[in-house]
Order: sequence, then C-alpha cells, then structure tokens
Amino acid sequence: MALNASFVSPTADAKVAHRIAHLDANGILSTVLNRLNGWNIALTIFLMLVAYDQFKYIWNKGSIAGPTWKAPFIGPFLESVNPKFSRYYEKWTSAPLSCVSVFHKFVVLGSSRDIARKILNSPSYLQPCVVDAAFKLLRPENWVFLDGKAHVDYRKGLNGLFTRHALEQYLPGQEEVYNTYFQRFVKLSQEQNKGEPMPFMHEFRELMCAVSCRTFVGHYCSEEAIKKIADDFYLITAAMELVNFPIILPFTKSWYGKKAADMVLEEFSRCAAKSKVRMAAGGEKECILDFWVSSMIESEAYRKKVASGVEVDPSEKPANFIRDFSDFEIAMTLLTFLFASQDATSSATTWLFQIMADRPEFLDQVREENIAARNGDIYAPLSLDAIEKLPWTRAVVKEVLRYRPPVIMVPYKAKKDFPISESYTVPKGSMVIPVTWLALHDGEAYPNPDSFVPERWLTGDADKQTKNWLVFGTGPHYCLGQTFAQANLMLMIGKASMMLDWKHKVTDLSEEIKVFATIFPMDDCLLTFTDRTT
Ligand code: HEM
Repeated sequence: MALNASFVSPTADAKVAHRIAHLDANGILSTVLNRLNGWNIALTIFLMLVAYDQFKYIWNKGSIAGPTWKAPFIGPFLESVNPKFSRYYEKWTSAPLSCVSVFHKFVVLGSSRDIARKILNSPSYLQPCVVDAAFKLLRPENWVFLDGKAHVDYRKGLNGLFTRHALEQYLPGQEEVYNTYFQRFVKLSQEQNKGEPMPFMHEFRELMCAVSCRTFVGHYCSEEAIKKIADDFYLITAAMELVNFPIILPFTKSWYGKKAADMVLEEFSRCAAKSKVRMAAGGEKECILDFWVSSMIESEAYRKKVASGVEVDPSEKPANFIRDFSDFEIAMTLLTFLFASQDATSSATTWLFQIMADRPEFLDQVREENIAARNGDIYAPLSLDAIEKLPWTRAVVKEVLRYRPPVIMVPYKAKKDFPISESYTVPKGSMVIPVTWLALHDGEAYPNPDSFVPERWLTGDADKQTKNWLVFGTGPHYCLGQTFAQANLMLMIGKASMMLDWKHKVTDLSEEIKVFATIFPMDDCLLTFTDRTT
C-alpha cells in the first residue's frame, strides 16, 4: 500500500483541491476532445460498423444454417473469388436453407427441390437479380431486368424467335459451323499437337460461341468478329461471377468485362442494321435476327394499313405483332441470349465430349442411330423432329444435363420480405439462390443419381420427374432457349459421332468439378480428335 495513503477526503488534500478548483466543464470537454484525435474517431467508427455488420448478419440469419460469425464486412469474399465445388456442396447439404453474407449482401441458399421450386415460382416476392456488374455490362435498360407484366410482355415478343418453325431454319447454319469446327479440332489435334491430348474446354467455348452467333446473327458477323467475341467472352463471364468487386475499377475483372460487352454490343448493332436492309429487300430468313426484323417489318406494314383507314381483316394481324426496336435495343437482347447460352452450352458440350469418350458403348449407339436416320449419308440434314426423336442421342444429352447440370444456382433478389418457410422469412433486399443440383441428384427421382445412366431416359421414368427437372429453371423466367439448346446439343453430338473419333486422357481431375459461372472438368478436358470420314 502506498505510504501516503490516508483516510481523509481527497478534496482535503491540498494538491487535489487545487486541480479540482481549476476544472470546469469546458476543460473536461477539451481534454476529451484532445485525446479523441482523428485515429481514435476512425477506430471508434470502424468498431461500431463492425459491430453493426455482425449484428445485422446474425439478425438476418435467424434460425437458418450458416456461419455463426462473419469475417468483418467481406465475409467469405476471398474464398468466393476461387469457388470450390466441394465447399458449395457442403453448404447445400448442410440444410435446405442456409445463408452467408458477403460485403453488404445477405445471401440465402435454397437447396432442396421444393424450396428451389418455391423460389423460382414466387415472382411477386422475387425477381432475377444477376450480379451488380450485370447492370453495367448488359445495361440497366436491358429487358432481362424487367419484372412482372413488363417482363411477360417483352418475353411474348421474343417467343416468335424460338418457335419450332424458326428453330428449323437455324439448323443449316449450325450444321455449317459444326462441319468447320470439327475439321479444325482434327487439325489442332493432329497437326498442331502431333496427336497428343490437349485441353479442349476453350475450343468448345469457341465452338459454342460460333454456333450461337450463327444462330443469333447469321452471316452478318464475320468469322474474325466471332473469334474475337469468343476469345473475349470469358472476360464477361469472369466479370459476372457471383462474387466480384462491386464497383468497376480500371484493370479489374469488371472493367475488362465491360469493355468486352461494349464490343459485342457494337458488333450486334451493326448486324441488326444489316439485317434491316436485307429483310427490307425480301431476303430469306436465316437467323434469329432475321426473324425479329421481319416481324417488325410485318407489324409496321399492318399498323400502316390500319392507320390508312382501309378495312383490315383481323386475320392479317401478324402472329408476332411487335413494335419497332432500335439496332441497339436488338443488340442488347441478343447479348442476353449470348450471355444466357454461352457458358451453359459450353459446359454441357465439354462434359458431353468427355463422357462419351469415357463410355464408348453409348457413343456407338448414338453413332449407329444417326447414320441410320440419314440412310448412311452422314452429311444429310435432319429435321428438328427427327433429331429430337433419336432415342440414344436424346438420352445421353438429357443425362449429361442431369448428371452435370450447367446452371447450379440462379440468383434472385427479394423485392419484399419473403416467407420462404413456416419458420423463416427472407429479409427484403437479400439475394435468394435456388440450387438445382440436389433436385437433379435426388435418388428417389433418379435412382443411382451419381452415376451416368442414359437408360433411365429410355426405359426408366426419368421423363416423368418433371418436378426435379430444374436444368432450365421453372416459373416465369424458365429458359427461353431450352428447346433450342437441347436440340442443338443433340445435333452436335450426333454429327460428331459420325465425323470424328476422339480419345480422352483421364486424369485425377477429370471428374473433379471446376466452377466458372457454370461447371467444367477441373483438367479442362484433355482430348485427341481424329477424322472418321477419310
Ligand atoms: C444447356 C444450356 C442451357 C441451360 C442449362 C440453361 C439454363 C437456364 C436457366 C437455369 C435459366 C434461369 C431460369 C429461371 O430463372 O427459372 C435460364 C434462363 C434463360 N435462358 Fe437458358 N439455358 C441454356 C441455354 C440457353 C440458350 C441457348 C439460350 C438462347 C437464347 C438461353 C436463353 C435464356 C434466357 C433468355 C433466359 C432468361 C429468361 C427470362 O428471364 O425470362 N438459354 N436458362
């Protein structure tokens, strides 16, 4: 104990009494303020924000599964920069409803079939949200961001581009691209790579980009432009990853993605202008753009006739009656088609080639029925109906899409509080993500779900499992291109089976899944192609 300790009041101590006498209210304030320098204020605000961020997360999380705490502000951002399929899988199987918070975003994942369906079928609570960067890349006025009636009406105008009659007209263009690219694959393998296996994932991405561009904008886009779009498109995909830096800073992924998107928009705008000239001159319709432009021309002619006061029979009204669209508006919509198709179809193509090489007994069936359907002439065209009716070809495509569904998650956003289950309501503004994987790997619907079994589409009841078939989503935003996408994959694998032989170099990573917007084999699919036609 200090020696000068005493029992007298401190004020009785002369020194203390002197100090207290000089203390007034201003003095206290100035002492506190002197101590609270800039750093102290910043630290205090920072700690308050950390506490708020943490509290908000725990509040939003409520009763559902998810980490107990979040890393201040960023959450698992760094982990999400390089997402691992196994980590996603862990999360999906942790509970039907789970959550995570990244930066300011609270994200709820619905992984069971029924919850995923509920999310996809609740348009009054939810709207597709895409990631922040999508508004900047696809442009905020793009149709994909429309909601409710405006979305339904716009989509109606697009239906005419995907009718069976229209899809049939796109087939010759697609065949042309496959003939060219299959020869290229052989050249790449045999001449450039001297018969050694090489990763083909990027080649498949280019092939799919070329097929999509030919289908969407026909011959209005040059080979060089298609190559440039295919090469740069992965920049758009990278910018749209689920988790990305929220603002566009120079030299970030979003910045490169924006430049690539602007380039595609410019190219497609030029294509739209060319189609308008060609269709006005009575040219034949070959691609989606031509169908769109000719509907515009027919609609305008009808409008003029009505306006002129002549009596018009209602049957003259075009089936696809639409307004006029500017070149740029058309380009924005075509960019969304490319965005929607490019990664998903590239993923399906890569798995399809890999799986067929690993299971030659199924490839033989595909080849046999394709040659038979063409009476032995491997270059003979097939109608859309005939392609879809090839049983093994259809079965392997369906099974690839089930076994390795390209789109594993579809981001939506809560427009208002969303009672997703009896015990949990998703707070307004949250991201809500239905997961397709578990529905498609549900052993009750698809026995032996983790094996590739195309027979389930031939003799089993896989076609009846419509509730589980979430490959193309469900509800008002279900995939607009689903008939086209599946027929196109059937056409592709049928033609490849007749024109090519290919071998897959199986590695430890071949069955591992890499997540890059969609899913790919981790080793990028090492293949060697040879020509069957010579
Ligand atoms: C294997 C290939 C494909 C898969 C797995 C796939 C899957 C999907 C999925 C899961 C959705 C979201 C559905 C929902 O929210 O309920 C979607 C939407 C969409 N897909 Fe596809 N897709 C594929 C190919 C294509 C192609 C080739 C096109 C060509 C135009 C396309 C155009 C679209 C469009 C425009 C939407 C948005 C529809 C809307 O919001 O109304 N997709 N797709």
